[in-house]
Order: sequence, then structure tokens, then C-alpha cells
Amino acid sequence: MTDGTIEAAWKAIEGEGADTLTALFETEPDRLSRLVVEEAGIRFDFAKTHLSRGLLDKFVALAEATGFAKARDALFAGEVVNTSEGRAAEHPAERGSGAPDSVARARSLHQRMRALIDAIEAEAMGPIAHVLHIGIGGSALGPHLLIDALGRDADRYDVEVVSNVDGAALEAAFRRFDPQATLVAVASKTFTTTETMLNARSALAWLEEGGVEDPFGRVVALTAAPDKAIEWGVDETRILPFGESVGGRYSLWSSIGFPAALALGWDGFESLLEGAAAMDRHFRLAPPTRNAPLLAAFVDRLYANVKGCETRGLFAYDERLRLLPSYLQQLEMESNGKSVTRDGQPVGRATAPITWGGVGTDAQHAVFQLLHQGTHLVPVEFIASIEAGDTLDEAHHRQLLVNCFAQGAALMAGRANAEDPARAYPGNRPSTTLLLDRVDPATLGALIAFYEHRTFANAALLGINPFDQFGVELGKEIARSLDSGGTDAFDSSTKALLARISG
Ligand SMILES: O=P(O)(O)OC[C@H]1O[C@H](O)[C@H](O)[C@@H](O)[C@@H]1O
Repeated sequence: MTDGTIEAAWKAIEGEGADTLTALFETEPDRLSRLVVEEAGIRFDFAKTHLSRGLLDKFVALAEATGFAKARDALFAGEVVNTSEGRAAEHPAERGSGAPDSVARARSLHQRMRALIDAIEAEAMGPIAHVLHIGIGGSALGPHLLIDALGRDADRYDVEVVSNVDGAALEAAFRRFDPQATLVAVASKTFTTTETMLNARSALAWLEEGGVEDPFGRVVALTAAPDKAIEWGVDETRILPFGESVGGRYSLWSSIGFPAALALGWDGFESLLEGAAAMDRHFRLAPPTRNAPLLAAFVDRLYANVKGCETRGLFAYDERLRLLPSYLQQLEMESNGKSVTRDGQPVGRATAPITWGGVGTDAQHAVFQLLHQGTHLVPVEFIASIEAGDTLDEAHHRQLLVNCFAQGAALMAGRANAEDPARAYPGNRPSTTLLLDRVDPATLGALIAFYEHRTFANAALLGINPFDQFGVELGKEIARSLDSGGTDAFDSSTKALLARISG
């Protein structure tokens, strides 16, 4: 399609969305049957958004104009969709959804990971009780989310994920762990990330100081750059590689998921992959009006591009999912926080909103005032599970869920108060609810794959490449330069700050 057709499709959308949510429920009595999708153990409820029947048709037309279906086919076929880096994006192949040779490659790497886990379980590296996972960004957020959400009752290995270069983070893990019983997993796609390599060196020193005779014998490397890991000193048999075409923030399905597989056991890790594969099938095959990731992307675009919302709020009404907002901050903002299209042209409209959020009910007592009465319109997403994550009196879980549903209802309905404006609620504030049957590996796999595909669908509608992240490079380059004392090129404020710490 031509740029003209795409612009015409956007123009048609940008004039819509004026009806209130309450009015939409009156004029469209079939909203629930149309805007609720049940898939892979998750109920996706988009009914409390401004996605009217007319708008939905127009978004479907936009998807057609932008070549969304072709882009999706290219993703699953393993074509070069990351054009700026000349690579495919093969995270779907990690869970069996992709070109047969990519799937076969991913399977054999998974087998290698499984064999190493079997060996660790058989105490081939001595008795291991603790796993210190060192990585940052995509090499930490995904495994950390999985372990925190699913590993609470697993009673297997005690895993700690350390990402920050601030030594306080690593020291806290050292205090908790016994070096004699610790395995160190160094996770880095590139195996060059400064923070990770410095933390890894300090972990080696700690093993040595703790009396471990061969510290490298306790190190496993999870990387797409095995040569670099060998060069650094890791034995080849303890390197778990993954493909260059698996992006960092999409890599938890690969060997980057190793600590999660250790914490949950191999069966749990496989269920995670199967859940994601179920969502892959849905994303590939469901028609646009029933396709959960695509509908979610329509909602994202509606609020960012029609209603001018600069943020989106995400509240997990489940303690086990407390790390979901930080995981999604990287997935969504690093993928789609861009200003130019795939062809290097200005995008011309808002791209990724700022993703922020927290945990319910805690957040209700802190930030929800602004959501209900503030001057910013924030589309809210609620995530909850029907099955409880605790064994206490069921009043706990009931309170959690009724609070979650009450917030969505209150945001939408509002309440007038002619006498006292300070006590009036404007209402007409949108929300989406994702209700999981339970928080288990399969459902969490499906949920994370849903978010990946939603991010991809947003990028396709905007015409941007979600798989590169050049925005993070300049800061790294300047840090390197400052570290080596080269301040000449910098402003006086930065120079003065450096001088202040240099004594
Ligand atoms: O896995 P690594 O190569 O160590 O990279 C870790 C992280 O750092 C980079 O700066 C990127 O912003 C992230 O996308 C990446 O996940």
C-alpha cells in the first residue's frame, strides 16, 4: 500500500473516539461478545475502552493498509524483519513457532541446556544450592520475572538475579549465599556489557576468596557470543549458546531462561514454551477482530494517537506478577520508543507511550487518586488471576479481585457531585482487564507472548522496527569516555561532576 493509503487510514481513525464509554455500552449491547477474547487460559476484556464498532473497522483498515499480515508472516517465516541490523527476530522459533530449520536449531540448543541442568542436578559440579544469575536488561528482567512469579513454592534452587553494577546489589547476594554451594550464571547476549562483565569478575573473585579451587568450574555462560565467553575463560562445555537472531528483550525462551529452568524444573520450562506457542498460534490465525494482541495494539494506538495519552498504566493484582511492569517497560519502551520509521523517515505521530505501573491493591492507596481525578488521561490495564497464589483465608483473594474489578468500574462510570467538585469523579476513563485462570508456567508463557506480539503489532501499525535499540548506545559511549578520563568534549556541568568525584 502507498503512504497515501496509510495516511488516509490514520486520518479516518483520528477523527473518531468521541463517544463516552457509558454511551458505547448503551449503543453497542454486543460489546462483551465482540470485545472479550478467551485464549490460552486468559480472558482479554477490551470492552471498557473507546474501541467502538466504527473505530474497530477503521483500525482493521489501517492494519490492511500498513501490510500488518505480511509483516506477521515475515516474522514467523524467519525473514529479516530487523532491517537496521539485517537480522530475523526468531524468538517464536524458540517455542516451536517458526521456520523448520530455526525451530530445529532452537530445539537442539534447548537439549544442550537440558543436559547441563541434568548434570547439575546429578551434582556433576558439586552440590549446588544457590544460583547467582548475573545479567542486565533483557538478560535479567525475563528470568527474574519467571523466577519471582513461578519459583516461589518450587523448593529447588535458590536463585538471585543481580543486574545493577552498584556493588551493593552483588554484595547483598554474597551475604546470602555460600560460595561453596553457588553456581554463577553469566548471561549476556553480546558478552561485552560492562556492568555484567564487572559483576561477573567480582563474583569469580568472591568464589575464589570463598575457597573454591576452580572458580571458572562454577561458571555457566548464557550467550549468543560463545567465542567471547571462551576467551573470557568459561569452559566450552558450560556455555549455553542462543541465536544472534533472538533479541535481548525477547530472549527468556532461550538459554537466558536457564536460571528459571533450574528453579522450576525442566517440565515447568517446557510448559512455559507451550503456553507461548498457543499464543503464537492465536496471533497467526485469529481474524483481526478476534485477535487479542492486535486488538490490544488498536487500543494502544487509540489512546496514544487519537486521545493523546502519553502514558499507560499497568497494575498487576497479583503479588507473583509484581515484576511484570518492569519487564514490560523494557519490552515496550525499548522496542517502540522510536521516532523514525523502518525507512528512516520521521514517524509523524506518537509511538510507544511511557509504560508505568505497580501492584494492586497497594497502588490504589498511592497513585490511583491521579487516575480517577487527575488531569492526565491514563489508559489502565489490570492483570489478575482467578486462582489464588496463597493458602490463607479466601477472603484475601476475594478482596484482591473485587478491588481490581471495582477500580475499572469506577474509572468508567465516575460519579457527579454538583455541590462539591472536589468529590466529583469525571469517569469515562478506560481500562483493559486481563484475567488469567491461574499463574502457572503455561499461562505466563502465553501472557508474555501476548505482550511480545502486541508490541510487534504496534510497530507494524506505526511502520517502525521494534527490534533494534540504538538509543542506548550514546550514553554507553560517553560513560566509556568519561571512565577513561576523556572529558574534553563534554559540557562544564558534566566535567565539574566528574571532578567532584575524582577528589
Ligand atoms: O545481553 P547483553 O548483551 O549483555 O545486553 C543487555 C542489555 O543491554 C543493552 O544495552 C540493551 O539496551 C538491552 O536490550 C540488552 O538486553
